[in-house]
Amino acid sequence: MLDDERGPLLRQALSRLDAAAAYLDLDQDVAEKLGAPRETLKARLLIRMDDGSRRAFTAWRCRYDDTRGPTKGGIRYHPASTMDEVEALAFWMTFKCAVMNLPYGGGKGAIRVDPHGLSRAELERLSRAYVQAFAGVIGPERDIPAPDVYTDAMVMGWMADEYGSLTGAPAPAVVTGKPVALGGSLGRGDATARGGWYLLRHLAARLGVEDQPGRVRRAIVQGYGNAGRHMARLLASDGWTIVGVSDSRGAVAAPGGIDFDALDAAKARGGVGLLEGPGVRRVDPDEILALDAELLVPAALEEMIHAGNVHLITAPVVLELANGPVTPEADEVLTARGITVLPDILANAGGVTVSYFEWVQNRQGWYWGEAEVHERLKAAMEREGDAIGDRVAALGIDWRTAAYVHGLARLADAIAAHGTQTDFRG
Ligand SMILES: NC(=O)C1=CN([C@@H]2O[C@H](COP(=O)(O)OP(=O)(O)OC[C@H]3O[C@@H](n4cnc5c(N)ncnc54)[C@H](O)[C@@H]3O)[C@@H](O)[C@H]2O)C=CC1
Ligand SMILES: O=C(O)CCC(=O)C(=O)O
Repeated sequence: MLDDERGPLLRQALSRLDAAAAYLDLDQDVAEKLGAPRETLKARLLIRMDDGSRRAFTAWRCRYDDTRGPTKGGIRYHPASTMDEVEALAFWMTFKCAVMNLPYGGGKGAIRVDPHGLSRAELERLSRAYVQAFAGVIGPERDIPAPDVYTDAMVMGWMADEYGSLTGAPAPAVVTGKPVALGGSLGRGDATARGGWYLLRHLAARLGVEDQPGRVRRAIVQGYGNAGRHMARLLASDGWTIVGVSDSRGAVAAPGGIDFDALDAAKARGGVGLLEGPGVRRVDPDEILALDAELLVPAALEEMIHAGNVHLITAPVVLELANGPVTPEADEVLTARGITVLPDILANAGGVTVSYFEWVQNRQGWYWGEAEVHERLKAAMEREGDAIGDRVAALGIDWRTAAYVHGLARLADAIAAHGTQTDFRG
């Protein structure tokens, strides 16, 4: 095993695998295969800027494991991205796809860039350059990118178009999360949040947060981007009061609830911290964690809840829409305090599940209505939520460990089914 090459975030992520392995009788092959990524490619993307200069950006694509199918996972554009982060995110994708029983392995990609500093034309050139650099790796049967932090349908559309130009034929199934006009699926835009919302509604009674006459249910959303924004609105549509939100530039507390149109306008002007209104006050980002609430939804980046701020949390339920938002140290504190954490590899799996639906529709050339997408997503979230809940009850363990046991059992079956005489492919 190439353990000396694994970074701290991936090592931390792998500690969840070790915890789950204790509940399964696993062949040594499994730990060997899942203990490090299959391949991580790095490229230097050199693009022409609008002013005529040239600028280089570092980019990666990791295919962590493809035992269960082509690797699948988003591409992130972020100034702090690293190879370690990409590999940890690809590891989480491997488990997320197994948890949801999708016929995929796990992958992830990133470009180290602040996309807010680029013009639209520069962003398009950079996105097309990414596909040119990794065209030998990605493909509808091999590795299928999707959106992640600071990438969206427009970026996915450029990438699918570039891949089609390079291969000489349109290949919409190479990328998911595309604009609907280019073969994207209805319902992909809010799928990450909607999946988490369906899960929460299904488990609400068990978690003690069901709707009851006269009961106030309050939620905090950390990270008001694609996942967080849709979640805030879905929760509000169900009677929840959103009492705190944050983004990369600020945070606000609003004990009486939030006017979403005003919030979107504030975000467009420069961040949610600019929101004004009755009872609304600007606070430090960590302060929203301490607000009285029944639900906390981390929907920003990894490691946002750590040993230094976990003590602030009062909410009895944490639903992870972000990947890896809680460090293992903080997770232990939450579990010891009896706080239920619905883990990322289940709670935010709605995005990749609808990405799978998009890929299926692209390959069939037969498109579904939005209601059908929602119905299938709801069924998938409830099915795997129940299966993991059964493991929680049977083994007396927390939801995260149960989710890893659930995914690992499927991965171990697939690894065993591949036989023992394979070579590089493992
Ligand atoms: N887009 C997708 O399909 C999926 C996304 N995720 C995860 O959800 C999380 C959010 O992703 P998206 O909503 O897609 O990204 P996005 O780019 O739409 O939004 C990210 C949001 O996080 C905020 N943010 C960044 N740093 C922050 C900080 N220090 N404090 C508070 N807020 C901060 C940004 O201002 C932005 O509002 C990430 O962890 C991502 O990996 C998970 C599953 C699927
Ligand atoms: O939709 C996908 O394929 C992957 C989304 C993603 O990157 C994630 O779930 O973290």
